[in-house]
Amino acid sequence: MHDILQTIVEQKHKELEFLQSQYSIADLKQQKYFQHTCYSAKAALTEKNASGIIAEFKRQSPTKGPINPNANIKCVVESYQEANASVISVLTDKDFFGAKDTDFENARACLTTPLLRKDFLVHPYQVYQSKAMGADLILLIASILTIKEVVSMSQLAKELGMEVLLEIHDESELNHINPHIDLVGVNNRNLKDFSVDLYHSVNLSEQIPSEFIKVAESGISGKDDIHYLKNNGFQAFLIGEYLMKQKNPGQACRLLINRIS
Ligand SMILES: O=C(O)c1ccccc1NCC(=O)[C@H](O)[C@H](O)COP(=O)(O)O
Repeated sequence: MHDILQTIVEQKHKELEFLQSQYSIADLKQQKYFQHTCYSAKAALTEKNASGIIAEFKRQSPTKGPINPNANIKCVVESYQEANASVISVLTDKDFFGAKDTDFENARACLTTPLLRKDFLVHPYQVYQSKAMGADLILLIASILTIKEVVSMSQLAKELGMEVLLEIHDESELNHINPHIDLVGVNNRNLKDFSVDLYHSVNLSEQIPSEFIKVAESGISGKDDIHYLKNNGFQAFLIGEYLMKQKNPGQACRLLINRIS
């Protein structure tokens, strides 16, 4: 594992220890959104005229630094929804991605579009926490979890009514796919050296069974990338930086969707 990913995972374990000392799972079950009926990302991505865009709210990243640190969560996610994004992704990591404590809750409060909790989940406690936050969909990253952990965390997510996006980067991680997974994302960004390569993802996409929705993630910067990925079997496109670095991310999302429709 590369240092940054290793550091993020270590930080997650520390965070987890603190959170578990503050809130038990029984406490999480009492929280406002725990009973929320989830919106289906799978349904949103397969409906007629779906844009296929998973538009991400991202203030900063460990590789790029500040992208749009002062962005207003409500304005951006509402404008993504109005632009017809199929799913909206909100990063919830504070230390490396600059998320504010209130970002996810503020997004949940104003959206009826399926909402992805984007973080580095390393323990089932965080699956309960995601449900309590109002997530419809969680991300599990194969490179930081064992096959067994992916099975138990994805099964738990499904029991709680959420869907699961499994992120893989290379062939060796295909064995993390299991029947509780709904979407399989191929990260174009190599999390070891942070290089981005769309061709690599296309090769891997052919090896993902067709019953899973295939999501291309990271480094997507415009309609040509999307056409290329679409022509090579991807149905969904997770885009953060390209949208967030624009003055008006919602307008950029609308323009992009018009161009690919
Ligand atoms: O974005 C990063 O630099 C990054 C670094 C280390 C681990 C994960 C990272 N990104 C998380 C993501 O999943 C991206 O935010 C997402 O795929 C969107 O990518 P992009 O369109 O390139 O912002």
